[in-house]
Amino acid sequence: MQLCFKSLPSKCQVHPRRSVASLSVPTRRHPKASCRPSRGLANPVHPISGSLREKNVIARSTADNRKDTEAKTYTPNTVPSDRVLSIWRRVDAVCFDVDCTITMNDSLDLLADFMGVKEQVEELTNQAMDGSLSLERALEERLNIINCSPQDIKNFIAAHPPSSRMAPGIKELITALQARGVAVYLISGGFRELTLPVASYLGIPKANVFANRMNWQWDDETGEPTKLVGFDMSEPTAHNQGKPEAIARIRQRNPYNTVVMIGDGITDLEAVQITGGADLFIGYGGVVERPAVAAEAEWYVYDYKTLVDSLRRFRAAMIGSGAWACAAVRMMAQNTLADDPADDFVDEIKMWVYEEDYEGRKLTEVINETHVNPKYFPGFDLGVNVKAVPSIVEAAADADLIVFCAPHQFMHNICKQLMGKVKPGASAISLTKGMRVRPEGPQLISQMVRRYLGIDCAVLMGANIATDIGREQLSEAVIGYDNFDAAEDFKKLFERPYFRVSLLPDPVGAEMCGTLKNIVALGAGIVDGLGLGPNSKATIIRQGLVEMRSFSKALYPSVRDDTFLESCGVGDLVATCYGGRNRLVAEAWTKAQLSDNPRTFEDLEAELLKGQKLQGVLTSNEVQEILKTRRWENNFPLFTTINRIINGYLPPKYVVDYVAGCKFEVPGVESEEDSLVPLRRTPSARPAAPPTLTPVTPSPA
Ligand SMILES: NC(=O)C1=CN([C@@H]2O[C@H](COP(=O)(O)OP(=O)(O)OC[C@H]3O[C@@H](n4cnc5c(N)ncnc54)[C@H](O)[C@@H]3O)[C@@H](O)[C@H]2O)C=CC1
Ligand SMILES: O=C(CO)COP(=O)(O)O
Repeated sequence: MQLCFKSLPSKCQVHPRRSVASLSVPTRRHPKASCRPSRGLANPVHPISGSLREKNVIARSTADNRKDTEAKTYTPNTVPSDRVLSIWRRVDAVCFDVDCTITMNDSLDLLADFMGVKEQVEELTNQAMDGSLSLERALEERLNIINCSPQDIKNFIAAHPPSSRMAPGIKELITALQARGVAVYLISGGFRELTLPVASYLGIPKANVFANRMNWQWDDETGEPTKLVGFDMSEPTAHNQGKPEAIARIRQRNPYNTVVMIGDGITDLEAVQITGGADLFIGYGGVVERPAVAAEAEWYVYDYKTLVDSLRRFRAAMIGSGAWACAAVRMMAQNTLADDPADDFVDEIKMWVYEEDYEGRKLTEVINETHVNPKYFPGFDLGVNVKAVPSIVEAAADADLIVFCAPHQFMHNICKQLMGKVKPGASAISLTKGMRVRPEGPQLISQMVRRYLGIDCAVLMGANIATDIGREQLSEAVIGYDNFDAAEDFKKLFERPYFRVSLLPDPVGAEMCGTLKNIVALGAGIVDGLGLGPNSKATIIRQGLVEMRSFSKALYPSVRDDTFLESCGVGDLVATCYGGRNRLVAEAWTKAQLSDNPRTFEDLEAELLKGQKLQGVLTSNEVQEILKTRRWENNFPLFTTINRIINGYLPPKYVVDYVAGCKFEVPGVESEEDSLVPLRRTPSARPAAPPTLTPVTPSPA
């Protein structure tokens, strides 16, 4: 707080003898403020500085004061607007009024009390309040009365160490700010000698302290300061409007875009009222609450935790609650809860759960009670900070980072529900593996998110079998990105010691890999169902990789070759062909085909996956539509053969004879002109009669 008694308008002058109690109510001590009594203080609320503060408010702002006393009520802005929050979150430098960092009042008043001259200083203060003393004279006269020696100051600091009078949460706030590279300054209308110990305790460099300097008489013989003889008037804080002036100097010396002032007095509020000052004033009422300040502040807080929490830039949400969604949200929850210095994330993560009954109860209720999703990811604790919500809009609406991880067939409906319902600046990432085929062409899930929601969407793809990640076994993934900053944020959100994430500037290539490997995994399952060994499976994997790359590059020429050697390419292909659900169900389906009891994919999916979803069968049909439309079938013999096998047009053994398999024409299947209709949507059981296979005329690709 800076005293400012000069040029008082006559109508707001205060009678010098008027007691604090008789003043109208411009200050209120916040009930939560912790005030430790200290030596020399009978009353934990310092009487002198208490009165100074009140009178200062009156002296500085008659209009505000009148408003306070007449209206008696005021409404502080305790909820920041979007504008205020966005300034706060991108702040480069924060200037604190030193009074807001300590629970006791102005250190100079404490010092007067310590020196036993409390009443005289108070008397002088009252005279100043009459308007007969300027700010400079008031400070000077008070110093004359206090008349301390350097040793007195040392004794005073020893008696009132900064650690004993810190405002609650101030150290955490300053640590959080500095951890994210924000410069922190202290600006005081008091004296440097008293402010520096506070700065040192808070880890604020001396160069970042603006306060008045005491002038000392120096002993010629000892070379030591001996007697206080006044103070240096050249500091900005020695004059009216010293705080905006100090901020202007800070800005001149540093290339800060955004500077915020935090204070509790009218002189702090001035920081934003003068050109060249701060961009935002945040009022602090945790120690002393001044209605005139609270009424004017764009944001008024009563504790620093509010500011620490709101600094956390990102609230994450998970859209999906299947096996991979749960494994992924578990990692996210571990990260958001972790005590990282920058503390980028809000701890709580909302997870949208497609509501269903689980053993007579709502699945969301069970998850919130047990922190486990017993249907889709049994046996794994998701984290206390994961909140299951049945409303997709509620889950996504306040999120800055939205993670999509639902089976691809549901993604169109999900996007439609979220249109216009997500934060404009939010970023998304898709963990979904699959694509949509529309009459005008294919659409990747990330493209769908971008188109429907109007936000950036990266992808996370890799060899990521959910249960292994739940067991915290080493896995890798790539984030395919267009927007590097968002990709870095997502990397922080997902990366764990057992989950290595690298950034890849080929989002389309990564997503195509994740999508197409599910078709190849069906082929691997068929190989297993046929009882063939590793050599045959390796053949399918190799040919599958070749076709994945050719198909991706044929659709999207910018896709990079190297992408196929990443975790999203060969890594995911191997993992899924050995341990995935597509492989599992295709193996069972093949065995059933070869037995007397053929089964459908739907049937086996329901039985073996218990609600989890296969992606490969749908994807195979979707990709086949594209191959047919573009007359590319012969160029993709494995994809085509697998599609014919799973739709019952070829026996499973053709999986290893895919060149021949793709040359057979499927009878009764639509003409090429009608080719947007898939071969057959519902996979059949074993066909009644073996299909008649005739070679197709090779078509130009
Ligand atoms: N499970 C895994 O190991 C991995 C899966 N993925 C991919 O992640 C995506 C999501 O798979 P999972 O999380 O494993 O899910 P899942 O297959 O385990 O579970 C199915 C999910 O779909 C939901 N659901 C059912 N009907 C729905 C409807 N009408 N609308 C919306 N949702 C509905 C269920 O509630 C459940 O959450 C898929 O694209 C998959 O390929 C990727 C890597 C690993
Ligand atoms: O994508 C996966 C692993 O990365 C999981 O594949 P499945 O759906 O075949 O289990």
